[in-house]
Amino acid sequence: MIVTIDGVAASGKSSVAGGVARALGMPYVSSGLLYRAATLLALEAGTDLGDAPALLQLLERSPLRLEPLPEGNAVFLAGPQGERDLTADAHTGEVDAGVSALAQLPELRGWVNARLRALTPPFVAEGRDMGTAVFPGASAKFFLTASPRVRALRRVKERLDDVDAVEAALIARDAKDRQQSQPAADAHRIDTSELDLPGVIAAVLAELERSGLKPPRQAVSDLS
Ligand SMILES: Nc1ncnc2c1ncn2[C@@H]1O[C@H](COP(=O)(O)OP(=O)(O)O)[C@@H](O)[C@H]1O
Ligand SMILES: Nc1ccn([C@H]2C[C@H](O)[C@@H](COP(=O)(O)OP(=O)(O)O)O2)c(=O)n1
Repeated sequence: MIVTIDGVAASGKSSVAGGVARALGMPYVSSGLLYRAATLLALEAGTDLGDAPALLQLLERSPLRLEPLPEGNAVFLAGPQGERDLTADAHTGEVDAGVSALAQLPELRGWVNARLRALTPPFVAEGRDMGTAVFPGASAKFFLTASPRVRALRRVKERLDDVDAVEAALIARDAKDRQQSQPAADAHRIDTSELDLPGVIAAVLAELERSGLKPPRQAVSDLS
């Protein structure tokens, strides 16, 4: 079984995917983390974020490993001194500002998608186009939204920052990512603006139960 959770930036995709995956007893995979890791490597190497051949060459000599740890996905780069955990460095303002340029390139989308399609189900996959381009035959699909203000307020709680600036950056990134961020026609859309995290996870699990993909059990308070 594959469950897809797509949505706009900071709509709660990874937190919700994590809670849903825990309840289902399966891992979740963050496609955005692969785009972020590729962007980080390019920024560090001084590679043009629009130069697909150079980016693919860089990725060929940079073995990345995505690991679905219980506390969230992590991405590691193998090197002569052992592995380097790129996860924190992949979530900076610099990577936020650059990632959409790289994610526009069909060659780079192919690179990410090949890695995701090589994974063995069951899993929950989260991103922008998991339910459309990557796993169109998924068992269940969800698409999360929330107002830009709500998303910005959530993000500043994680990374101390100015809420107006974060909101403007989220709106700008949504616009740059619009092409690959269209909900699948058969996705269940959830506006999370007025819901807390357990509430969103419960809504997803309720839908999975309705469609017979999950046996009913477990209190929602155990899932956040
Ligand atoms: N429904 C919600 N209510 C309150 N906070 C939420 C909700 N969904 C997510 N969050 C918080 O918002 C932040 C961004 O969520 P995250 O899962 O990282 O989003 P995304 O993967 O879409 O970028 C996190 O700090 C998360 O705990
Ligand atoms: N399936 C995906 C996942 C992410 N992306 C791109 C678009 C996003 O701006 C970046 C980062 O994605 P990520 O899901 O980590 O970003 P947010 O947590 O939503 O802010 O990658 C994409 O184009 N397709």
